[in-house]
Amino acid sequence: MADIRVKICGLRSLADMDAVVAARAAYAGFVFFPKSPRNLTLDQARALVLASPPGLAKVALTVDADDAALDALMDAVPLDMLQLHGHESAARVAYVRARYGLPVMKAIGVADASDLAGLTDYALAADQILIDAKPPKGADLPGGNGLSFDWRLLVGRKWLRPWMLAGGLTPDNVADAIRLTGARQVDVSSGVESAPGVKDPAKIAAFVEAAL
Ligand SMILES: O=C(O)c1ccccc1N[C@@H]1O[C@H](COP(=O)(O)O)[C@@H](O)[C@H]1O
Repeated sequence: MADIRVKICGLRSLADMDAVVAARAAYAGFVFFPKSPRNLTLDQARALVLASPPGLAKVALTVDADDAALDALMDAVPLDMLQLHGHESAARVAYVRARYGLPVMKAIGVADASDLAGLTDYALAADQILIDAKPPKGADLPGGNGLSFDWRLLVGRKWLRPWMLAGGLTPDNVADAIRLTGARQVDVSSGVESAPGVKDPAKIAAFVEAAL
């Protein structure tokens, strides 16, 4: 069995958490972005995190959050990692990492090769890199749109940091994505839902099974 680590993002209920634990995913993601159908309050997230087993890494996804918002998040929710999914600069990533002492994963939206040009600066600032599809112009969400990109852009790339592949992954395509890109970690949100923001336990199980 290949040692692939799976992140299921956008959990909203104890049933979601149970499905993620049963499927043996490595990471559980919680979204803090009001425009998202997966958005959680701090109290909701705290309750979910406190109900989760210790071996599961709890990741908070924020979008261009300021210090006050991150301070409130850190005070309320015990976390293992921060996922910065906005337009944060490499300097901001390094600052957040130092301020909170938590591993930081920076998301990079990719549509073509030019989007990978600034990767080295981000890799030096972050603990992990998340490669996601770039959202369409005018999209409400910078991620979680169920869109993929041309995975061939990543073939043969040398990585300075651990990285995770995201964007339009599903139980049906994740094995191909892993084979083509060499990803050791994958992240999914829409692809394991029955409707926006509604996780499907059977799809979560099928996704992790296909990835492993
Ligand atoms: O899931 C969301 O609602 C979301 C909102 C804002 C930024 C990112 C979001 N999700 C992340 O997007 C990618 C890809 O998601 P999908 O599988 O294509 O739906 C993933 O990293 C999610 O963590």
